[in-house]
Amino acid sequence: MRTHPSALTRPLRSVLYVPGDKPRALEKARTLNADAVILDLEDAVAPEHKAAARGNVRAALLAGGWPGPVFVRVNGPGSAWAADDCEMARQSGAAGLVLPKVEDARTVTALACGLPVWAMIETPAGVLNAPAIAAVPDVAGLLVGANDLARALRTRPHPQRLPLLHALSAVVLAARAHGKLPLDAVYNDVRDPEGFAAECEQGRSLGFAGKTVIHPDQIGPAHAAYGVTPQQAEEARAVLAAWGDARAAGKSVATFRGALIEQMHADEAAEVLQLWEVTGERSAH
Ligand SMILES: CC(C)(COP(=O)(O)OP(=O)(O)OC[C@H]1O[C@@H](n2cnc3c(N)ncnc32)[C@H](O)[C@@H]1OP(=O)(O)O)[C@@H](O)C(=O)NCCC(=O)NCCSC(=O)C[C@H](O)C(=O)O
Ligand SMILES: [Mg+2]
Repeated sequence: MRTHPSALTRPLRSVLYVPGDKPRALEKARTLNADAVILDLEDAVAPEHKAAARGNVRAALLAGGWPGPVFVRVNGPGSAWAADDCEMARQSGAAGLVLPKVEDARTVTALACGLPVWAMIETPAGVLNAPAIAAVPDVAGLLVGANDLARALRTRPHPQRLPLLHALSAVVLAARAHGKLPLDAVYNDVRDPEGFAAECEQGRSLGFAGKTVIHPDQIGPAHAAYGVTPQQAEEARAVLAAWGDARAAGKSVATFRGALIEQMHADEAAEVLQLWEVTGERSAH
């Protein structure tokens, strides 16, 4: 399995959607510390604002000065706006495209235009075809669109997302199998920090690499859930030290605080420390 190069270079604990037709939010997003942003031309923008939003996004990209990668969510391939959106993103220096409602690998190859792609999995067909979508070389990540998916599946809201669990895990499996990043869905209630934190923990436990967010207040909690605490960094160092001692003594397995450790636990600890070093003090903010 080859890991996509962008999966190695930076953490994506929080990825902030910013509506392309909200100049104030576009301005503010530059000053926030989301790990990446998605400037949205699709569902956050009403049809009559599409052209103006594309102009705003072009200006925001060309102005530069963004602290992290800036992706553009273009309108779907069947729409009247898709081609112009993609061309604008390519010419204006976007880091990549977010393609909505991807249902098969062909859709990605038709629209990709050489930029890395985050493919949104938000339809039943998208979930079923997630492995083939994740296998496309241009695809760097899979994003869950839980609102569209819930509607398409006719599920009811559930505090632990039980009706969506199979799909969430299918996205993680497909992305991880192909060395791509799985990013969890948005949490709609921006005034419910407890619910948001719980959903972040659930996503982290399922194997997601980060959370897509819709409001500045959700960035810090996403970093807390998907980052590394000082205690976790300390434990990772201790695991590596115990593993080093065990190997030096010629052992193939060892115990750490009473529990079995093998090579994969040392690899995991090294990964935790790598994330700690990249995010450092920014983890909880
Ligand atoms: C959800 C919101 C509509 C809430 O808006 P509002 O109540 O007006 O927010 P606040 O007054 O609390 O905002 C405070 C300040 O923060 C700025 N702000 C708010 N949101 C953002 C943002 N996303 N990026 C940057 N800055 C933001 C405000 O401008 C205020 O600034 P200041 O003037 O300095 O006080 C709103 O948060 C919002 O529109 N969020 C984004 C919605 C969005 O992008 N939706 C599309 C993506 S999600 C999706 O499509 C789902 C997916 O496809 C699926 O199927 O699940
Ligand atoms: Mg959607």
